Amino acid sequence: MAIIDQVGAREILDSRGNPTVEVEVLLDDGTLTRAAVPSGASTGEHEAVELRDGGDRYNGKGVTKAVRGVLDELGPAVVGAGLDATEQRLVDQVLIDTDGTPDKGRLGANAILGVSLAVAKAAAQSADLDLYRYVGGPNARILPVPMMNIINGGEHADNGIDFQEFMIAPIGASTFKESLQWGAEVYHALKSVLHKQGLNTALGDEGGFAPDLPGTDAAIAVIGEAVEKAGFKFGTDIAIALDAASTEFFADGLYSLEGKKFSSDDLVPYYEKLVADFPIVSIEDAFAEDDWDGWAAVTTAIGDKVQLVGDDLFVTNPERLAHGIEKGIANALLVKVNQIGTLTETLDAVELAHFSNYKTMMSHRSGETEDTTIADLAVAVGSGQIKTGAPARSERVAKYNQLLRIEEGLGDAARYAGDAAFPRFSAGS
Ligand SMILES: C=C(OP(=O)(O)O)C(=O)O
Ligand SMILES: [Mg+2]
Repeated sequence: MAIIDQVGAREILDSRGNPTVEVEVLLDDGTLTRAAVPSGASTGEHEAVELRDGGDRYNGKGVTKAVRGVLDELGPAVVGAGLDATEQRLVDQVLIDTDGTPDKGRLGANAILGVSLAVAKAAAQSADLDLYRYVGGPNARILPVPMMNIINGGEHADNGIDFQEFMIAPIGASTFKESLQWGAEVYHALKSVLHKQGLNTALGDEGGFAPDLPGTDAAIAVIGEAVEKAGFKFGTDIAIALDAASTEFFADGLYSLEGKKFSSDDLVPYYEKLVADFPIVSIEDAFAEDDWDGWAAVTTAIGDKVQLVGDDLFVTNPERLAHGIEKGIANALLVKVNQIGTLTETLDAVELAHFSNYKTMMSHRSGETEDTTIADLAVAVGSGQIKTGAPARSERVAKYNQLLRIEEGLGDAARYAGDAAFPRFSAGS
């Protein structure tokens, strides 16, 4: 048991060279921890507000205001409450109340999240527990399938691919360590396949390649070639997961995809064909964040064949998720801590998903730091899936490497989620 004694904050840089918030917490037993906050590019309209300065500093992207919010208001409020660091729910409530707005827009979800996560880390460290064990208890032992984003498009790259993320899911591996090795081998094979075809091997924001391919089919085909070149079976060893991030190519009621315009109704058969043609286990944001009817139609059409993940749709928000569950929309929740802004609200969203038979995928943001909290959270909540970019670039592999350490620490108790992580696996069908 240790009381929160001091809360500090500073501006640091994220993986895109943009400023972000880092918070430090000191407990009265001398425990000192820090947490850094990630930042999205294809952010959902309904996310909690990330406070940025505007003005000229860092092209208007500074976070001085958010840092000041921690130093002047959030920190003093938490310290003033005299709380033990293990009282995470009370700490998060103090943060929410101090901000006082429904979208955390006054002091910023980035400021609030930094404090929330740094307190959790401090409580774990003070109790001499790993973070995954502190948050998840004795049952935290499932290592997630790493969904490794090896071709980047959309807002995360300068190529012409509309879909944002083409991920490989090593569902056939037997341990996390093996899954990561397979992913790295495919990543390297993909580089040589692209090179041989005269395609660009420059990288996008999440460390995946950003070749100029005509569209989704071509991107999946080139990944299939790399999977086989690396000696794996496409579909059974390694399957595909996509993030269409379709809000980004939706305007005036139409989706602009691969040079054509699709109504919501037209887009459903597009996805039906994609799932029939390729070994796809998961599609995220197939429809735009407020296109509930499109979401309902695609869930009816293919929700029993493939995981359908809501990111911009649900924004890790228990209220939006509850609405989706009531309407039978999607079957999985993407979990991004900075979309909602506190650890306990994140845990509430995950709990609601699991109670409602929805799967969960823990997620990084496209702007990341060396902070590895989400790796521990994935194991803590038993989500069985994590996406944190390519198996390359330190801000991405920091999370995968932390999962290697967790698996090793768990020893015989560790379980790799494999294809059991997905609602109904139908790769290759
Ligand atoms: C990780 C993602 O991108 P961003 O962080 O840019 O929202 C995503 O859309 O799932
Ligand atoms: Mg997404």
